[in-house]
Amino acid sequence: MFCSWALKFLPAAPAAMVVLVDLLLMLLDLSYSILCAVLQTLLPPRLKSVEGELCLITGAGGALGRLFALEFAKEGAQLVLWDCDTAANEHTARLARDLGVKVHAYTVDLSKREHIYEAADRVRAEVGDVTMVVNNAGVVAGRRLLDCPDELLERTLLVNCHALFWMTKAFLPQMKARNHGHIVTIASALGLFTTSCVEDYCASKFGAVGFHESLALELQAENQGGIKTTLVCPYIVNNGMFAGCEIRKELRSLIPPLEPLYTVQESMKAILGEQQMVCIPRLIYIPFLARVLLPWEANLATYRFMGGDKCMLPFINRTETKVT
Ligand SMILES: NC(=O)C1=CN([C@@H]2O[C@H](COP(=O)(O)OP(=O)(O)OC[C@H]3O[C@@H](n4cnc5c(N)ncnc54)[C@H](OP(=O)(O)O)[C@@H]3O)[C@@H](O)[C@H]2O)C=CC1
Ligand SMILES: CC1=C(/C=C/C(C)=C/C=C/C(C)=C/C=O)C(C)(C)CCC1
Repeated sequence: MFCSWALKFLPAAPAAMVVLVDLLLMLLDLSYSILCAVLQTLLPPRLKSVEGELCLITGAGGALGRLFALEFAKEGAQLVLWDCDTAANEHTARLARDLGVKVHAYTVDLSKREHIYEAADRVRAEVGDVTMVVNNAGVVAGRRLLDCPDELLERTLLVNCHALFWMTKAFLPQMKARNHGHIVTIASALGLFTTSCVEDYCASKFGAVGFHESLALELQAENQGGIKTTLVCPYIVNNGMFAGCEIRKELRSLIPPLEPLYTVQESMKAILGEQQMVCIPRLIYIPFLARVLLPWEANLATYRFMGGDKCMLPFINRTETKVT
């Protein structure tokens, strides 16, 4: 921000001088961003209005997707709801319509690129240009890698990660034309650090985090500041998707599973506050930082102590017994 301004006034300065000034201004930028982030956490954030926005939510028939739809409806956004489960999606649509907003429900299989592009064309023709996308749909195989059919592993990557590419290719061009829009990625704490037996899920969510960050940087580089991005990384949510997953019993009250409504309300604060990223709860920033700052063995020791290394085993055992 400050750097480009200063360069205009220093055209003839020697290169070393320019670098030095640039460095100082970058440090100023850096301190300013940290200050803003600190203030953001201490003060109630200024929230934008989404009235009149056309907001598309994927996985809208699921636990978090339904709550997102209802929260956006309360804020006055017009909704486009996508899910492969027609009945669940229609149910969400009815609940949202009861709140007085226009809702358009589509049955879409996000694991198929062509379905995404076809549905996007239909939305453009039947409803209009989408201005907000909440990439929320997600799946997990829930089986041990070597016991899991390839198709199930592939599906996790297709829905949780590949679909982000096709969704963005389908809806970003219209946002770019107006330099206005918002792309939200519902990733996971398991997109920032990992645990055992969920290789498909972790790989897909790390992919989602990487995709999201690169897209955010691309929009900045192209001066498309009117298009916002928000990455949401929640810890385990108490809705059954990971039923059985648990850390060491004695430490569970330190970091209990999240309530779905709380998760969505915290996500909404970040989205409407145009925050770039949020971990829910904030405590999740600690293992995220520790993963890169500490040696592998040190992380392993803390994971073992907290029961984070084997937290998925009861979940995997449950799904495997259900299948066999
Ligand atoms: N629950 C948790 O503990 C956490 C979840 N998350 C993430 O939050 C997001 C929402 O999860 P949550 O609400 O809990 O999950 P749910 O399983 O409740 O909802 C996911 C929804 O997406 C739908 N869906 C699945 N596959 C497809 C597909 N191919 N095409 C279209 N829709 C599809 C599901 O339909 P169907 O039911 O028919 O499969 C379901 O309606 C996910 O991205 C998840 O990874 C992040 C952190 C923790
Ligand atoms: C691994 C690990 C932990 C447990 C994490 C768990 C249990 C995450 C579950 C996340 C889910 C289910 C996300 C879904 O998207 C602790 C205790 C925080 C300590 C650090 C290491």
